[in-house]
Amino acid sequence: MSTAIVKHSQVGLNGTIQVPGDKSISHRAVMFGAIAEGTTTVEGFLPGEDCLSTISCFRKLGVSIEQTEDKVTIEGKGWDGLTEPSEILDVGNSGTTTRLMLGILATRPFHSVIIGDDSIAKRPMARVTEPLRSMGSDIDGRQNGNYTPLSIRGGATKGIKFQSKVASAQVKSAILLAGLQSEGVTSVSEPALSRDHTERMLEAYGVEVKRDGLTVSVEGGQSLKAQHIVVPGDISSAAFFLVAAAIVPNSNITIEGVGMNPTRSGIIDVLLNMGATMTIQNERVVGGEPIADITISTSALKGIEIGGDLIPRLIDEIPVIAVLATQAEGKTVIRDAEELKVKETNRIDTVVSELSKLGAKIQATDDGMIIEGPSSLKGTSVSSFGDHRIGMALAIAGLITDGDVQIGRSDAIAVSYPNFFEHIKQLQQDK
Ligand SMILES: O=C(O)C1=C[C@@H](OP(=O)(O)O)[C@@H](O)[C@H](O)C1
Ligand SMILES: C=C(OP(=O)(O)O)C(=O)O
Repeated sequence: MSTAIVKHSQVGLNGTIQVPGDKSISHRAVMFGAIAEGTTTVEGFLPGEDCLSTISCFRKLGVSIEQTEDKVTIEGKGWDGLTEPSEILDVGNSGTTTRLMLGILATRPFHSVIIGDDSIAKRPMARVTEPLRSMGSDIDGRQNGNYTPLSIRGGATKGIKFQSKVASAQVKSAILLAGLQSEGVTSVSEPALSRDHTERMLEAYGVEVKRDGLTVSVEGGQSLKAQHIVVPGDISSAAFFLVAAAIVPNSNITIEGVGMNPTRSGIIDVLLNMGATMTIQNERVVGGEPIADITISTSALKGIEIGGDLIPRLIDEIPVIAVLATQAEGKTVIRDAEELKVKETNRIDTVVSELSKLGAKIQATDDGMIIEGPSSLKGTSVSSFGDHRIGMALAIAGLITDGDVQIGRSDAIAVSYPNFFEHIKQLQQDK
């Protein structure tokens, strides 16, 4: 198991980087290409472990996929091009692969089995398997289909009207994907708007998607047409460096080509509300997704309240927002974020325990956390607990600690940001 040592940054972070491709969009580009008719090409693909798991699963489902770094070519043969796998489908650490693939397999007339790593085995799947069963799919698994290993025998399914209890793009996407091959109309309503990459990309692949406030519906019997997909930079990866530049003295960085989809850009709202010195330039649209270049420098920050509809717009950024809040004047309260408990780790517990070890004044609540700042942090041994976002949040904290931070299980970072440490080094060298 790997341990990374992060040293207090003796210099400010300076220069320009492009973060790797968006993880959510990379997964979808491959999956939708696999069920589309024709050759789909993807550029800007994230070659992180999660998205490589998606490629590996769809290869086992009989789809020919070539991948070299950020370029992918998928030979789609339509929905019926997927064939019964002779091997178990291993999703690794990826919740997105598990839930979206369940939605696709729910309507395929064959048997398949999904497993993942120890973290996936603890993540709730009933939120997807129950509605898919109610559409007519035969799905079972540990604890009545709530946990992996899961076994799926897809078949003739009927559209449903589903009211989701959680604002989850994985739930919404799984049901809509099943709906595309089910009888009649399928609609999903959610309590707050979750990321809408599925809706946008299905439209790009030629599918008719109806949106009405918090409800999305699709008509059954729709096929997808192959596309060329350009993946924007991942704002969830950019978030680590936006925070780093805001808290490391003498910093001024630019991150180019960052995805600015409004369902994902909550981190920008938080930085601006906290008082960060930040500009957004060169706003443009690439492949149906808005992107921009963001420049940010060392900032005087103040604590704020974060909750409600903002939470789904920044759910994966909360570990690094907690680091940011340790350097803000006053109290930051994060609420309505119970979903953090069912991510790669219980992110309320792991953020609070590991940042406390570094000397942060942070306390867990039932639905989030409260952080008092500013506090001076000190280096010690911590762990990612196998959670990529926890590992990276701790590494960013390490840039300002007095003394080194040793991060156990740092290899997890490759799940979403394989060149994370190279980017830290690059920004420390640029003048
Ligand atoms: O659909 C997606 O690509 C994702 C949706 C979110 O999960 P939920 O749908 O569980 O909220 C997010 O946390 C995850 O990193 C990626
Ligand atoms: C929660 C995450 O991903 P997934 O659900 O795909 O494992 C994440 O990337 O923070």
